[in-house]
Formats: sequence, structure tokens, C-alpha cells
Amino acid sequence: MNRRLLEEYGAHQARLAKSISDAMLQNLKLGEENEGCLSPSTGHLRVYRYPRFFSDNQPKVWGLDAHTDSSLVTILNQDEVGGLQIHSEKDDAWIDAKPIPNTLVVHLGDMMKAISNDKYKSVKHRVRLPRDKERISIGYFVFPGDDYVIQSSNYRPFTYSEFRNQVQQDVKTFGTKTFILGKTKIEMWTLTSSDSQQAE
Ligand SMILES: O=C(O)CCC(=O)C(=O)O
Ligand SMILES: [Fe+2]
Repeated sequence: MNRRLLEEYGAHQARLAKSISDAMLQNLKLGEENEGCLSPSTGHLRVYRYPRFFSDNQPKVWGLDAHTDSSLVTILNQDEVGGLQIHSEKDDAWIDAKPIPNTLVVHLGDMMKAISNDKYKSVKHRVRLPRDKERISIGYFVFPGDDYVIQSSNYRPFTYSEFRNQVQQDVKTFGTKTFILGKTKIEMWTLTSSDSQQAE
């Protein structure tokens, strides 16, 4: 893939991600207090190639396990092969995000969920490869700066780097990210009465 093209593409995605996140936070009237929560220098592109898979006894193969993105916003460009699925909590079902030509998919990440006081969700998604087809996708991910303190009425103040370390530890211990997704570690991050007393 051409590096210069990717850089140009990344610059467009950066502008788009900033507009989307500003608009979403302003919509909740959270714009001003979260000015600067998106750190452009954290933005990066990831190009995925899911190779073709041949197996007679396995009609489908997992491309990427179910997860939420840790980002503030992710902008995804998938090719026409498809395979991205979004989890519907309401029905506990996986819904195909069918590729639409010239259309990008926007995932809100865990940081947007926390900053928006859980008004916006970081929705679980996964990739399930269609048989015998190679798939390419390009994701743009952007985060708060490492030292930006995320203030939320539902969680105690934390920085993205704290969150990232916690996730790494959780993955080692539990094999999965438990913050926000699961119940196990939620107490660590939700406001406790002693936290709120300290804050006063
Ligand atoms: O390849 C895709 O469509 C999804 C990639 C993804 O979910 C991720 O990198 O977080
Ligand atoms: Fe993802």
C-alpha cells in the first residue's frame, strides 16, 4: 500500500474524528468541559488483512474476537467482502454491518462511553470471515492524551494511560478487558463513597 496515500487518508480521518467527537459531546452539552479530550497525536491507522481461509470442516472462521474499542472514536473502512458484526445488547444477537459502498463505519470507544457518562455506548463488535475470501479493512483510532484526566459522573477520574495499564493487567489475569465491559473490576472505577467524600 502506498505510504503517502495512507498518510493523506489518515489526515482526513483525523479531521473527521475531531468533528464527530466535538459534535457528539456538544450534543450532550459536554463540549466545553471536555475541550481537548481528543489528542490528535494519538491517532493512528491500522490496516488489516484477513487472509483467505480454506477448510472443509469449518464453514466460517473468526476474524477478530468480540471486543469494544478502547478509543474515543474509531472510523472503519471495510471492503466489500463484509464480516463485521455488531452486538445488539437488547436481543443478545450479532447483526451484520453489511458493507455499503463509499460508507465508513464509526465505532464509539470506551473513552467516549466514560466521558459521556455512559450516555453513548462502546458497542461490542467482531469480525467473522466469509469463507474463501480475503478481507481488507482500515481502521483509524484516536484517544485522549495519556495524561488527560477523564472526568465522569460514573467513574472516578482516570487517565487513558491508567486505563490502558489496567486493561493490560486484566487481559493477563482474566483473558479479557473487564473495565466497563464486565462487572469484576467495575468497583475500581466507579465512584465510591470515599472517593466522593475526598472530592468535596
Ligand atoms: O476489521 C474490522 O472490520 C474491525 C477491526 C476492529 O474492530 C478493531 O481493530 O478494533
Ligand atoms: Fe474494534
